[in-house]
Amino acid sequence: MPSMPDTAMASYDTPEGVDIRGRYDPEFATILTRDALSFVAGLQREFRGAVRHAMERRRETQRRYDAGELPRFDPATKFVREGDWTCAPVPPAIADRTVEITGPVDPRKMVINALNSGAKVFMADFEDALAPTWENLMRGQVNLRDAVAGTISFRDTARGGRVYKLEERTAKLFVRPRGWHLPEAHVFIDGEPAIGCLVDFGLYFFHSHAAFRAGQGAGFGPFFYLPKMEHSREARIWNGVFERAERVAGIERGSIRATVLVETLPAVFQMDEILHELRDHSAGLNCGRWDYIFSYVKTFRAHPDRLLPDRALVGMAQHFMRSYSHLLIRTCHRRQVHAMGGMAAQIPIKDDAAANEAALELVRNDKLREVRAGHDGTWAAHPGLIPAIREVFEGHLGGKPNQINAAAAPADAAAITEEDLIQPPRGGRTVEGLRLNTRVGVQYLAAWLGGSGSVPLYNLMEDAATAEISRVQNWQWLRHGATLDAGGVAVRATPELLARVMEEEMARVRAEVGAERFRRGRYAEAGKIFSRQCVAPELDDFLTLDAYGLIVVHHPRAPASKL
Ligand SMILES: CC(=O)SCCNC(=O)CCNC(=O)[C@H](O)C(C)(C)COP(=O)(O)OP(=O)(O)OC[C@H]1O[C@@H](n2cnc3c(N)ncnc32)[C@H](O)[C@@H]1OP(=O)(O)O
Ligand SMILES: O=CC(=O)O
Ligand SMILES: [Mg+2]
Repeated sequence: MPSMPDTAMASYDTPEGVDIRGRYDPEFATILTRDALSFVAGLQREFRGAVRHAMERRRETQRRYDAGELPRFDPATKFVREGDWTCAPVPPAIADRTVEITGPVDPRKMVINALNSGAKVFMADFEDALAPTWENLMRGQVNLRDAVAGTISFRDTARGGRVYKLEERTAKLFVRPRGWHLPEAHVFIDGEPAIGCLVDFGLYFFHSHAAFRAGQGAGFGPFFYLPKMEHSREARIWNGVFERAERVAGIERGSIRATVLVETLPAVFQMDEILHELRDHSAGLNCGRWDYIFSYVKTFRAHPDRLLPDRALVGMAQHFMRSYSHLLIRTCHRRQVHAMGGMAAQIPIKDDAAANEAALELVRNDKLREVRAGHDGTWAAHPGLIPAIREVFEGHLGGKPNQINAAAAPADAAAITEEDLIQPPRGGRTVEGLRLNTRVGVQYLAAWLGGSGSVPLYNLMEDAATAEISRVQNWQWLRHGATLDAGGVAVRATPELLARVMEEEMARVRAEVGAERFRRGRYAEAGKIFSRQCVAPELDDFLTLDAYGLIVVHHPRAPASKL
């Protein structure tokens, strides 16, 4: 009998200087080829210095905000903001982005569902919606490669063997790699963990660019979303990455296109500069509203005069949020690119028709606000929302794929000031808000540690960005001793109050999910981490960075002889 290959002993065929510490899997090995890894290593070696410098500049800028400085437009780049330039023309393949569905790159079934959803674009996510375990990342790469090749399929044994495969018309694929700050601890290059987003980008690009070229006609693609940047120097690094990738692959400069999420407060003051850096590769900007709120708290962590009200009150109607989206629309349309809207957190409610209709109505109103303001498209978290969102956008656009050329920009946009962009949001702060943050934060973290990066909680979509708001808001209130309303009684946010709330909310979560699931899940561990993060003297930069070590699984090194 022929012997089966022993995958426990097998190892990846790696180029000089690259060491894979994640589990060996023959399917992952079709992604982690020697050539693909050489490509990733080339990116890491060329850009690691610039990334390190950019991260140091982030810290330095934050120190200035902590000392009282406020974010502002940079006088040194006034000429870019005032200059008369436009980005490269919008590729016809992605002119219509009225509705974009988002979702993690794994599970495979979900990728197929998203591509078949009727949305114009699917943003496949290595970021907010994905817990970056080795298994998720690698299965995600396999899914994307097969999706681009058009061969992806899935047999759902839990559903009586239902087979999922691509329909004739599918959404265009955009991929969102992780942010610059996250390492990939399963891939070591020259003795240090790789930069996470270069692994995500590099492997996906390497395995997909030829299929894009063959299938896309005019030579455009692959397409990307770029998250969590704080400054145009970070966009410049991405532009360099794209140029190197195009050169190595031998495809036309400008084939790669990317939409930048404006989802940090510092980045709103850099929108023209970011588009300018990426002008040959740009596919516009997007309002990443959830991370933007998180970033507002982080940027102003040392400013007691800028405390957030309850999380549920910080919506797009707040002056600073409206100003941000209006300025983004104006900036994009001046530069002839898409101004994409963001994510409404409501998802379909299965067991309550009236509540479901109310949730849908909130989504419709949010989308109507976006399209009236001038957005060219928007995001949907769930396929069940797509018909309603399409109706709003398509109804308003009247057959046009976008409104870039309609010079659509809100009347107030030209006069938006630095003060408009940072105006503190209004509303009350309550102990109920502290409780909800805690309940949601702990459950999200437990799911993330268990490998799920996006989950439904209390009929809302929760992902890394929304969970970050819960964490930093608790931290901010405790740090500055905010006064909270406890049913008409004023109480101070203190570590003692949080300890009591934690205990009560953990008991409530246990009752809600059931003792068995609570015991098997990572709730207790999540509770400890969340609690520690809320009372930490210094705010942790990212929840996912702090907890990343807990999802890294290194496998013993295989012997030198390879299969
Ligand atoms: C702040 C930001 O960054 S937003 C962007 C990042 N966040 C996201 O992308 C969240 C995406 N959405 C999701 O992950 C999910 O919709 C959740 C977690 C919110 C809800 O998930 P669930 O409760 O499991 O969804 P539900 O049970 O209603 O799913 C029903 C069906 O819709 C599918 N589905 C649900 N959401 C999606 C999606 N986003 N993409 C594709 N298919 C989806 C499911 O696969 C399932 O398919 P099936 O009937 O063939 O089995
Ligand atoms: O990535 C999107 C966001 O809102 O954050
Ligand atoms: Mg985000």
